[in-house]
Amino acid sequence: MMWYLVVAAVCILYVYWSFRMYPGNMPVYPGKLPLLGNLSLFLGDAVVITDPDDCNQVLSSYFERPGFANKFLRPFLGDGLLVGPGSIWKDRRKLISPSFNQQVIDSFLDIFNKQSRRLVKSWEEYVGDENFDHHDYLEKTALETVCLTMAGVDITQQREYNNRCLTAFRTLVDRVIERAKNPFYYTELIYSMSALKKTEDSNVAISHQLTDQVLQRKREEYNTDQKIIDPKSESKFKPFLHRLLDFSNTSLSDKDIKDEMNNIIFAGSQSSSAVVAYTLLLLGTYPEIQQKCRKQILDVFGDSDRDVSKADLTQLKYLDAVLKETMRLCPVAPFTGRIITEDTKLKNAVLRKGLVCGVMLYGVLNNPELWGSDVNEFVPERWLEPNRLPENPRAMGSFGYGKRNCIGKIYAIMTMKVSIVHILRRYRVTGNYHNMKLKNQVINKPARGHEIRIELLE
Ligand code: HEM
Repeated sequence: MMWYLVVAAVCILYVYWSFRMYPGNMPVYPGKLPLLGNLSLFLGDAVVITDPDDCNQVLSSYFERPGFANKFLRPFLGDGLLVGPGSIWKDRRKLISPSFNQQVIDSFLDIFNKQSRRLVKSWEEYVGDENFDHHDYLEKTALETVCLTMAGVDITQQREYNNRCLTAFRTLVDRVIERAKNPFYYTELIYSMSALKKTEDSNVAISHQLTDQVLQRKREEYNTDQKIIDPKSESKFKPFLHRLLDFSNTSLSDKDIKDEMNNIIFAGSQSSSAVVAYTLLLLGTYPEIQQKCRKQILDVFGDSDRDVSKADLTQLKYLDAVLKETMRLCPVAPFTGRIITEDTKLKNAVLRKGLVCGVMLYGVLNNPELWGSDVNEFVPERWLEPNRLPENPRAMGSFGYGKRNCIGKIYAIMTMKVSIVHILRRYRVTGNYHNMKLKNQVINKPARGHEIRIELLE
């Protein structure tokens, strides 16, 4: 009798959870048990996938990002590219894409060089010293660079204020994670009365003030420069904010422009700066790899301290491999996700409509079946020898897949390479990657700075 009751209870629970968790039908997996089905599904209302073809299929078919982070980041990021709903995202992405075209990014090379020189100079005081938090400097520089390039606005003279903004970003993302951990705060009413909400409001205000300032300065220039507003003389390949302003009062409201600017300032300041920080730490841990990088830089530049040109970048193949390997071993964006809006057949499972699908980029990039037994080691050489790379090119997914992949990919690669060339031409770096502690703040960030030591090269 007892067993009948247990089985009946399990069946009722199963049906209850099926409906509660999935607005559509339950996903179908191989190995389903009679009555009990896939017990693992009791653990949550999402599935996580790591097969590169499945990841590509899901990310190429669906455009709605799910999750708490998305919802809770809205007061900060509005309906901008990073978190906006699929319906708004589609037209916006189309409108914004030309601003991330290679031709536009190439025109930023001068700024990338200048900013890298400023960064290298600011580190002089640490030469021969103890460890210092290089990530902090990289983030500050990235914030200035993104405003200079994407908006054409120079904020380099207001360092203290910029630092407050970066602290505000950190606090906001911490708050999102804290809110996600407390189900009471899922209800807007309860959350609106909490101390957490007050912190959110004050930090959103700080970060939006920066955007307002940038927008105001750009608008003044835009409205007075007749050359800029003559649409016939201009192609669509313009820097980000310039292009957005071309559409103000037609397809984009002031709020739309502000949302997009907030998103690009946030994404542009947080992502590539973290990758450069990991790269330096890895190069500091593996001096022989650092030396190989430097040798290639010497081959290209000799003793010259000249700016990095477009042609130089194509020659720096080893540095390119180092960056790719860093992004594989230590992805700054370890996962993304989509809401499944149609039943979808994957290799070994069917995802039912309504399901939340987590796409674990980390899993793809660190799967020993794809990358081999040295998957946990830092081996830039694998990117230079095609037979050492996974047969499936989709295994290389650091920037995501499909139409909603990273729009800033070309920008990121160029800015990271330029800054590393300038740093390695001037300093020898030491550090210990194995001491690094990360925390996930939507993207992976250092838990307490990434510390390196630097010495001046002879
Ligand atoms: C190495 C640095 C970077 C990495 C590894 C990276 C990675 C990613 C990933 C994995 C996504 C999500 C893709 C998806 O959901 O399918 C993404 C989206 C995005 N990234 Fe990046 N990113 C980097 C740098 C940048 C930079 C420098 C910018 C801006 C200047 C940027 C702007 C964005 C934006 C706006 C989105 C949302 C795109 C959309 O939804 O249409 N990223 N990035």
